[in-house]
Amino acid sequence: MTILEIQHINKSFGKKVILKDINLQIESSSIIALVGANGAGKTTLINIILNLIPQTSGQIKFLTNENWKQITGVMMQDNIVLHRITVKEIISLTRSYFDKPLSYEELLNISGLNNHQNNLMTGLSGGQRRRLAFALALAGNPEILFLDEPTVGMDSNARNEFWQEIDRLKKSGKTIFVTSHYLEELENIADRFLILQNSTIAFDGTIKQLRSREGQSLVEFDSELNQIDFENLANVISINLIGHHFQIITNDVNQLITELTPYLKAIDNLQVKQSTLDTLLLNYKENNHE
Ligand SMILES: Nc1ncnc2c1ncn2[C@@H]1O[C@H](COP(=O)(O)OP(=O)(O)OP(=O)(O)O)[C@@H](O)[C@H]1O
Repeated sequence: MTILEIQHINKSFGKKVILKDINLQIESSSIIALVGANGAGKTTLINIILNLIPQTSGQIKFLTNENWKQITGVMMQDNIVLHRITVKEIISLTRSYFDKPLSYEELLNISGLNNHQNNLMTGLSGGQRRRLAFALALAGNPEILFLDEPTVGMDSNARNEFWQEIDRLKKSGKTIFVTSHYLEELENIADRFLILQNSTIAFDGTIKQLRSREGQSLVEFDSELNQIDFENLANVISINLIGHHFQIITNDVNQLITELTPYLKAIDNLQVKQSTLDTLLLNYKENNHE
């Protein structure tokens, strides 16, 4: 079922065009990952959807409820910290805005701040503020959640629990629209990937579709050789070199390994895996001359 329609959205700041004719249909019970370089316009698009800033033209339509504030939950990129307000007070206050909020206890459990109920918001760590922001986003038991860089500042346990909770929410019928630069986290969880590039949605599909378009496999190894030594091999789609660590995207692992045979003495730690969202996105930028 379609829950949200984004129709012909354009946005400019002054003369700078940020979004150009964005059209999307967002289906319920799915996790949609919006990815793109710094400054691509991800937060701008979310802000427009949520009516926080005006679009230059185009329309946003929430289809299941005209009172869209009752069905949306939002976790913005920056934590909002109110002075002289405790965890307990902000959870109670936020619940009071909604017709059918989750219970106080549920929200406190989601925030993981059971032992900090009477602490001031200003006394929370960055990771604790993030988890509180997540609980507040869920206060109204929303149908659709917007999460802008949700896991920044969370430790690995908190991240793990966070994504498990997101998966549970999806399975319970929620729609989750998320941006993150932690691509390996998104890769495991998102059903649909939107790549925002050059002001438009340059790719819209699954990770499987992205792999078949941009390269299926990733061959990694360490070598003192130069990038130029490998660049002209027939089965190389792209090469990324960090220090002495090579990452090569290919559609034909067997042929590439055959081509690498003459170099094997100068190669260590050879590994073959499925191409990752991270490496595909690097390649994507290069292909599109960004
Ligand atoms: N209020 C504003 N006035 C002028 N320019 C703005 C304003 N807000 C954002 N921009 C510009 O719009 C572009 C897109 O910004 P946006 O924050 O949407 O990018 P983003 O994809 O979310 O980036 P990041 O991954 O770094 O968070 C940037 O070039 C930014 O400088």
